[in-house]
Amino acid sequence: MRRKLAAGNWKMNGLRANLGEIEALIAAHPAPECEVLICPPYTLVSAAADLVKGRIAIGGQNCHPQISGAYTGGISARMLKDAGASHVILGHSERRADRFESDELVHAKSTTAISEGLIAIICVGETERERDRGATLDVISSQLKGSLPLNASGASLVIAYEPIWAIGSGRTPTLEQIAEVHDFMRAEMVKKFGDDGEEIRLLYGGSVKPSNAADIFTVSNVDGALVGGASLLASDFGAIVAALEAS
Ligand SMILES: O=C[C@H](O)COP(=O)(O)O
Repeated sequence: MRRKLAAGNWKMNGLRANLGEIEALIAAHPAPECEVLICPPYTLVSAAADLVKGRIAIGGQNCHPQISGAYTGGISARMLKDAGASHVILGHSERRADRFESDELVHAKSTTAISEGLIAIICVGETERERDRGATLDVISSQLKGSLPLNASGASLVIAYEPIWAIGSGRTPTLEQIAEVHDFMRAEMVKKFGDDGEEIRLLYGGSVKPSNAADIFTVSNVDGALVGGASLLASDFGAIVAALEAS
């Protein structure tokens, strides 16, 4: 049975003063039925982990493929784990685009992250042009093939489907379009990992808000959400957590 996951990606937002939002979220949802995860910027991971004391999960937004070494500015999976993180987002489209992060690099990072005991959340998704020319499933298939780690299990891997055109835009695919991709990803997971593929959680991400979350959570093979903007305020993210719990 897959435990649902509400994951918040703060991206490059958040100062120490914003840790109060995490406190408010926990106060409003002290014993959530679903797993709740906040991925703040690196600078807040340790403080957030100390604050939550295991009541919700804390994650990173990226890590280096190596464990340590002469990589100025790099943050390793081992460092994230040491700081109290349990998850790490990898291959977000904002990194694939801005940092030219390839499937091969996401594969290396996710393999290391899982070896270090983190849960890897691998992001995939098509551009609007790719959707318009009917290439969505081909793009997802190729990203999955290139990015998946060597060593995944149902417990250590999460896939987030984030259509690039839906991120931060206020636009979302239709429920049928989300279902098509999620059903496809489930089949791909089972093809690659056998029965374990049934345990891998599949998140939808891209303009998830309190107003559309409940509908999105009705879609088959949607096991939760990866939320950007609406995860910054406890009131908004709490409403999404509540919608997931009710689904
Ligand atoms: O990682 C989160 C996604 O990029 C979604 O961001 P958004 O909810 O602001 O559209």
